[in-house]
Amino acid sequence: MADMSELRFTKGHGTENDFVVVPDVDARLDLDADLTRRLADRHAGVGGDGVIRVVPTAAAIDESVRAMADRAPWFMDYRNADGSVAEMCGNGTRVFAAYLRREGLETADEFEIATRAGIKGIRFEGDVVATNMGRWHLPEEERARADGFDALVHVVGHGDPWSALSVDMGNPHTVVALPEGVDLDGLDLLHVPEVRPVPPHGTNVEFVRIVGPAHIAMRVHERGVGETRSCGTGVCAAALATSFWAGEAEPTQDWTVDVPGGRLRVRALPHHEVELAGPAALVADGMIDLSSL
Ligand SMILES: N[C@@H](CCC[C@H](N)C(=O)O)C(=O)O
Repeated sequence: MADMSELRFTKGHGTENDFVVVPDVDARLDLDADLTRRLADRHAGVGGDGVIRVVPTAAAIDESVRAMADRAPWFMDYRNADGSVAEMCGNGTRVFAAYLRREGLETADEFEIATRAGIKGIRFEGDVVATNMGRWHLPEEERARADGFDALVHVVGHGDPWSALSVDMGNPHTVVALPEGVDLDGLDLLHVPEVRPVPPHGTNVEFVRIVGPAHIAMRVHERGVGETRSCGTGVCAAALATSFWAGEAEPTQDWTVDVPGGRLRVRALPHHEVELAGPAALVADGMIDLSSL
């Protein structure tokens, strides 16, 4: 890392999934796991579910990311609060896009950003930001088509594990349809839900309750964080899984997903892609003395 004693940051959130945004327009910052954990620490740092580094795509370390630079000049370098690197963050894309526009780094209503899970299209609709999250798939498609499920999830305090479906949104998700009689609000998500078979790279776990037609409520335990108040990729996975269980290969209508931190819209797009839409808020700006972290 270049010798930096101070770091500028912006605090933002999307449906209360909150992030520390750190601009690194000169690509000088070595955002390692330790610095990420210290920034995201809610007691000794700024605090957040994740840290987003704003860096020119052309300066990214991974060749596969640099290859997107022609279309998407800015790379969302996303890390979870525990310091682990994640491929994608749906709520993060909106906060990242709002930051790019506020700083004049992007000026149009529509533009593209680079993520580890590929290019994502951004569209501003007034206060709402819509992200084309790209293609999704069911990693165990054959099994899912035969049984509807491919995994089991056990949560502390509940005897039997629940059936679940794996959904790949660029990052891994395991979606549980809560059985009748289980209270979504009563789940203990302080402990990591146990998923079988054990996902090789870990997983985010979503718990879903149907509220009405094309309308669900969800809680999530995020890989690398714990329970969060929202997860954009998780919201898409939950809507896609629920419509799959209802017998639809692709959702035919918009889904409304309620999370503890607000409400998001999920829309199927052509070519097996999916769009996530919702708010993005930039709530504070500041300077961190790195020696005090
Ligand atoms: N909150 C994010 C997802 C962040 C990454 C996730 N914890 C993972 O490790 O895959 C979202 O809004 O999608």
